[in-house]
Amino acid sequence: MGISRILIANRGEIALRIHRAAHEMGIETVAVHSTADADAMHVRLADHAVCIGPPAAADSYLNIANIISAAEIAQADAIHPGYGFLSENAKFAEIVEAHDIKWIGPKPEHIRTMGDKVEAKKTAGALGLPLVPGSDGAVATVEEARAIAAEIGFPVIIKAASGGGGRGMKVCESEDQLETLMKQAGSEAKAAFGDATVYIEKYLGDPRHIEFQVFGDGNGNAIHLGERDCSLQRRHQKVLEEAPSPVLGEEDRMRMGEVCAQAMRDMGYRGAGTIEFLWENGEFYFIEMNTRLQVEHPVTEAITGVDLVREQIRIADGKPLSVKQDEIEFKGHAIECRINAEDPFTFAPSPGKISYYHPAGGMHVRVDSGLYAGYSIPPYYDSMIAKLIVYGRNREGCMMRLKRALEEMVVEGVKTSIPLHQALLEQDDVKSGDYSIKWLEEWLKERD
Ligand SMILES: Nc1ncc2cc(-c3cccc4ccccc34)c(N3CC[C@@H](N)C3)nc2n1
Repeated sequence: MGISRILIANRGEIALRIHRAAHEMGIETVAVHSTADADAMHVRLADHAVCIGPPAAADSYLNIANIISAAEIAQADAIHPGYGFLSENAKFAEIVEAHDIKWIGPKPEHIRTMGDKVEAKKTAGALGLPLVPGSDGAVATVEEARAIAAEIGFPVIIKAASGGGGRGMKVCESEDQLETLMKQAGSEAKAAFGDATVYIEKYLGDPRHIEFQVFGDGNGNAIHLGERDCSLQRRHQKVLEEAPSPVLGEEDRMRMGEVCAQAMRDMGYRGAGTIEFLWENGEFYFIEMNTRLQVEHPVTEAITGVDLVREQIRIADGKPLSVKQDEIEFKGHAIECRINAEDPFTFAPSPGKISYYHPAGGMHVRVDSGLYAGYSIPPYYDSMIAKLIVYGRNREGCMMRLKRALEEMVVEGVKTSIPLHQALLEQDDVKSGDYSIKWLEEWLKERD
């Protein structure tokens, strides 16, 4: 008996995205929501709705007991966690499975492994992924740190094992700062994550952030769906993502994609995953693996034609992947703009009521959003209110269409990041694809 009712343990655009995939498969949906999200679009569209608590995420979307209770009450036979919240919480995944509810996500032990950045790096190395030069595992003493830094050369970066996504990192430029920064990194990691473990890597000065989408069926089969370039970011918040990367050639894509897919086969990986690399001077360096569906998954869907949420549900239901590697074609170019309810250049949050909403449309234009006129954007959660994903047969055509879609998109009642995206598309380095992870913050500084 297959999955017939999915509880969506998330909110906003990704909750609607999961609802859509489920309904296209004849599967019912259960929306869980906080009191602040009672009027959300996915709650209106879902077959069932259960309020799981007050606005604060800790009391609602992060409340494992309430979510499990909602699944029992609504008799859901599967849970999709989306991204963020509990999506990479191995304990939650185990509790879901212990209640005989299908977890639409990777095996809990893989979530746990990749959540520990020291274990993740060891596993990646053992699977044949190229690593950043650095310590072989955790670094316990300043003496060890000194020895490693002497070997790899300054600058080095000290990273928290329980960090990730930019949290718990310290760049050390020279030997005299090492002791202080090692101690600071350890105590900050202890305070933030309850775990003082740190490791050290050679600090790459001006890399791009290129990530590969992988998918496994949990039985030793796995594929890659190409890469995404996520280098345009500010303070670890991605602003714009594109597929394929403007700097990768066909040969590099297929070579690194296959290395990633083979690593997933060897691991027996199940579900969607993203393997993150830094890319500098033509070389890839593994930094992290995300055991979840990512915000920017639609650009991969646009150039491959594969519905990644549909595949997640199929795999959780014990079905094989719909596509084999040799059936996947990379066609055209896609760019996603994250549209946030915030001031476009100061980034100050701008929650409030949407008085008028017109999503862009037309050929190859996709807007993933739960917005509607009259909807009030709550101040309790992150500021992303929509994703504009545009496809073109090539990068120039994609940017032309993206520019047209941005001018057509209307969100009145709050400030949005649309003007930022419009300004970015006028920049020569963005037009040419010649930007690294530092480009946006430097450009914003020059503007001030
Ligand atoms: N050895 C070495 N050298 C430079 C790095 C620079 C970053 C980094 C720093 C700041 C922004 C970033 C945006 C995308 C990807 C990486 C970064 C970085 N990150 C940031 C979050 C996490 N994914 C790892 N690790 C690095 N590691």
